[in-house]
Amino acid sequence: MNVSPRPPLPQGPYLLVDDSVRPELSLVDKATCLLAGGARVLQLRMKRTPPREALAAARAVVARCREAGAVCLLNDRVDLALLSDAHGVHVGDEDLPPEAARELLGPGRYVGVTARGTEGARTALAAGADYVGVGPLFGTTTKVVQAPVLGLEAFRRVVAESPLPVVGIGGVGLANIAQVAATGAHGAAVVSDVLLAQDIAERVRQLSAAFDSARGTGL
Ligand SMILES: Cc1ncc(COP(=O)(O)OP(=O)(O)O)c(N)n1
Ligand SMILES: Cc1nc(C(=O)O)sc1CCOP(=O)(O)O
Ligand SMILES: [Mg+2]
Repeated sequence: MNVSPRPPLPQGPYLLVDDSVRPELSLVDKATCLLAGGARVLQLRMKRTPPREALAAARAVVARCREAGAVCLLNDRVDLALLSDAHGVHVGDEDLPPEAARELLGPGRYVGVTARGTEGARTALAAGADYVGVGPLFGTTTKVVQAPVLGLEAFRRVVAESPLPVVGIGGVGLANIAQVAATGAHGAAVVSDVLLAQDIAERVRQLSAAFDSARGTGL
């Protein structure tokens, strides 16, 4: 029986509102375009935005997500998640530990954790996580990641063995999201492929359709 007070995170594309990609667009504009395309899960990732601006952006993006019925997670920042009434956070090795995030956020919000393999997913479960972000699945230029690229086969094994829903991240885009969905992954996190698209909303529709058509097919 599922006794969690949190509904499962929606499946499919998991889209990052990142301040390092297309910096000429505001975070709110990026989120608005993603939501116009039907995005159901956004993660606000602000590595360059000063704190006061970040708080204002978090409040505005969370409000738009709530209007659209989408989930909004804050990257790294449990404080901003609480101040903006976000749905939760995503934390990795260099952030607050997931146990502390859970302690601060309580049972009603999501805590996502970065894992590099099955063992990390097991540890994340014990720490109170709701899902794991597993990567880098493919090569990425958005971030320098110290961990090796997993590739689809290793990723498929993690999905099969993980006790938590898995969201693949790193180099995911329209060219490969169907393959990611076919592994049985719960979600596919996308940054540059969607934010660099000429029509961001249309790219979200294409990513969702490709994910849905291949979901769990094992192809
Ligand atoms: C869904 C998802 N998975 C993994 C990450 C990476 O988080 P982290 O390891 O904390 O690295 P930064 O994003 O903080 O650079 C993520 N953000 N989202
Ligand atoms: C933020 C992040 N974390 C990663 C990890 O493997 O932990 S890869 C990544 C960036 C993903 O960007 P893109 O979709 O543009 O490749
Ligand atoms: Mg982090």
